[in-house]
Amino acid sequence: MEVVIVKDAKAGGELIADGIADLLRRKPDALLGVATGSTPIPIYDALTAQVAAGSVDASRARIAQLDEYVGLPAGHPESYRSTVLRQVVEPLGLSQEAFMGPDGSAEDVQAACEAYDKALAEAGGVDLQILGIGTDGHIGFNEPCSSLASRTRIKTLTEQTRVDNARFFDDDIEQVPHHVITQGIGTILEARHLVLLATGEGKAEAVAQTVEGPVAALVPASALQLHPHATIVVDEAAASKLKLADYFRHTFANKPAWQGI
Ligand SMILES: N[C@@H]1[C@@H](O)[C@H](O)[C@@H](COP(=O)(O)O)O[C@@H]1O
Repeated sequence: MEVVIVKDAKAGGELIADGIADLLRRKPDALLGVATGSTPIPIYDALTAQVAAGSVDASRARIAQLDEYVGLPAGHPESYRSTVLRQVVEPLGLSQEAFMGPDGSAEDVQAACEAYDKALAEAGGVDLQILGIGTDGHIGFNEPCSSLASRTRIKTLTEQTRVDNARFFDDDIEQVPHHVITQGIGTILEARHLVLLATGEGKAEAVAQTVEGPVAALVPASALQLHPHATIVVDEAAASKLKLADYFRHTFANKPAWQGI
């Protein structure tokens, strides 16, 4: 696990966008797993800027969604499908055919979950998965005590996550769905490279437990310790509770630039 401490969210977004650009140069049709929430927006902005400047060609990239609300009407602006189309697929100039996600409005949700895991595998697996982190340490929508071997499935949100996400629903918690589909932790761990971005003091405790605590279902993001290629990018505020912060700074400062993330 590599921990990179950056000045701020913009620097984190640029560093990760550089990593994605490197991947696309090696593998132009890479499958990029994308997360929603506020945190990854600087990544998508930086990548879009690189594409606009012509420094990377993302025209053959493929995009896979991490999770989805259950039961929102099709086309709801806060469904994760709509969000990913708006924040990633359209700005990169990709077509909807390049985009895959779980069907949150399926009648048979379990079948939709299984179909999504199968589709990910048939697409060759995710090359680079972008992750955020919930204040309770969740990744995707794998709430605390999710099985570390879980597959894509339906989950019930904690009250804390519904409170956190109410800002996307007119600050009205009643509008936040109770149920979601999320790639399981086992599914997420199959991606070839995991890149988690966390910014702001509100994430500091979750980051410390993820990086320096034991691997525990209580902190789903701690499962990244089991992955052979996981990169955790944090700003100074999110790094503020890391005991090994100086070591992480020293390690990254002495890494050859060509290595990237
Ligand atoms: N399902 C998403 C997660 O993928 C995201 O990481 C988390 C944190 O969001 P934010 O980055 O807005 O804090 O929110 C939601 O729960």
